[in-house]
Amino acid sequence: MTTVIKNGTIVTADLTYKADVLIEGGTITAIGPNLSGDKVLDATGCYIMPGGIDPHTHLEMPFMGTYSADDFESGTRAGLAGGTTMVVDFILPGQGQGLMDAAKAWHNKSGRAHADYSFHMAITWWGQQVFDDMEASVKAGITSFKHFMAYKGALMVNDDELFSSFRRVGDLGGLAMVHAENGDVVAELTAKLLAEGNTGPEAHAYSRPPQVEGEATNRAIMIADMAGTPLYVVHTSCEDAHEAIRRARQAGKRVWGEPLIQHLVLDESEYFNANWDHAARRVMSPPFRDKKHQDSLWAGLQSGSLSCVATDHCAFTTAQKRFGVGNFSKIPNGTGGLEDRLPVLWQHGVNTGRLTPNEFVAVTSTNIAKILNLYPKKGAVLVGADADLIVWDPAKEKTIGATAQQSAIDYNVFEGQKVKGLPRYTLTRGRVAFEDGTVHGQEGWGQFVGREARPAVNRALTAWKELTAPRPVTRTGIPATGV
Ligand SMILES: NC(=O)NCCC(=O)O
Ligand SMILES: [Zn+2]
Ligand SMILES: [Zn+2]
Repeated sequence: MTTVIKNGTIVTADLTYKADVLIEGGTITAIGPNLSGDKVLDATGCYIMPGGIDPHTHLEMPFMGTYSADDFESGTRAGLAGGTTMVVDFILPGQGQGLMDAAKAWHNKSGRAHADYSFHMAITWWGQQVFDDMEASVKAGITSFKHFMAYKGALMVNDDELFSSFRRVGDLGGLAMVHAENGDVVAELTAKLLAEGNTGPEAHAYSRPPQVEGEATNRAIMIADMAGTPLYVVHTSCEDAHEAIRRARQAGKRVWGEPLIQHLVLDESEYFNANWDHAARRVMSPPFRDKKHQDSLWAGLQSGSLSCVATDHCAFTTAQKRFGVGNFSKIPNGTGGLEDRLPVLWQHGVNTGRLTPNEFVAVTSTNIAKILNLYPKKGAVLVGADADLIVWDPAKEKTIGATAQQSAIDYNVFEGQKVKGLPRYTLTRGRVAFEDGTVHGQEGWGQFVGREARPAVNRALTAWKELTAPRPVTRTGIPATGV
């Protein structure tokens, strides 16, 4: 059976033009005028865009004594309702656990996904087994490796481990990733705040000031540079971190920064809400910042110094958040956003004139596909690409609310926000999985997408390192040692 999308305007990261799109067997087989197919989807007044790719999710993740509430079933269902057709989730090996053992567990969890997915591997400890398993991970299509510089005593790795792992990533042609916050300073500030009686959710923000992130981002960039690996900085939330990324990119380093939709539109005043639940539901790391930092993130997306918009979807129910009553450091860190990322970014980005529709596609899909080596299978409207597509209606409106959402949690951090610009249809490999407000999910439809390493970038960095490596100077006249 063939499907044709008719009467729409195709919007990609670099082109806007009128054409029909023909889909056969899950891929795009023709783009042009007057195409016909068995099933017709009308895109009058709409944009046909690549489906969103969320490069940063934590579905059913064991964390802070519990599991994040959205799993691959509800998480990918939520994504499809908001135009996201692929997620990239983090495999989190336990202390001493082999990377491929952990990968097996994640493959088991993802069996009910409604949409395609890929994985990043977290490096949560260091040893010969991890070193060896990293090669197996790359061979299994998991080529990006995340390092937590925060969460001391749990997920955090130290600088020597970071350097060793980054070198290994560089040699394997992989991509190094960091959660950049100085975990030692966060631990000190947390203990001090608690000792002084600052136990509420607002103290979470006090314990993680922008300097904590700026310092770690700069450190990670420098360590990556010495190790000869490209670096992707997740959830860049402030000017201090953005400044380090901007400077590195201007100096020719291969560094990418990823703001979250939450940091772009929600600010620190949320933590001063008199309602404990309201504030705790918004506890995440890094915390929400002030307007100055938000302006910096928007400018980064506009100028290209920041590359992708993600969610870091790691949703906990109110009951789970209440683990931290009386001690903010026990509130599970994380917020949701999978269903809302595209509509909220369109509302605050495109409708305000901060982003063009093409830039919107770039930061929600195409840039991500290119950085993660998924392009042009994903992130493209091209013949031969997977038909992961959105038919986007810029006139369609809704008010975001937890009662109508797909996510398993009982609130929404964007509650009450009015958005104009929503998917009319979302297609996953050609299957219409969302249509005019209704999800037509199919558990198990989603497939794992393995990724090839990108040795070219790493080889370029290695070649430069070799050319500029320290070498002893060959000397002609060496004086005799004096007596
Ligand atoms: N971001 C957050 O608060 N929770 C998810 C885990 C992480 O990415 O740090
Ligand atoms: Zn993180
Ligand atoms: Zn995360």
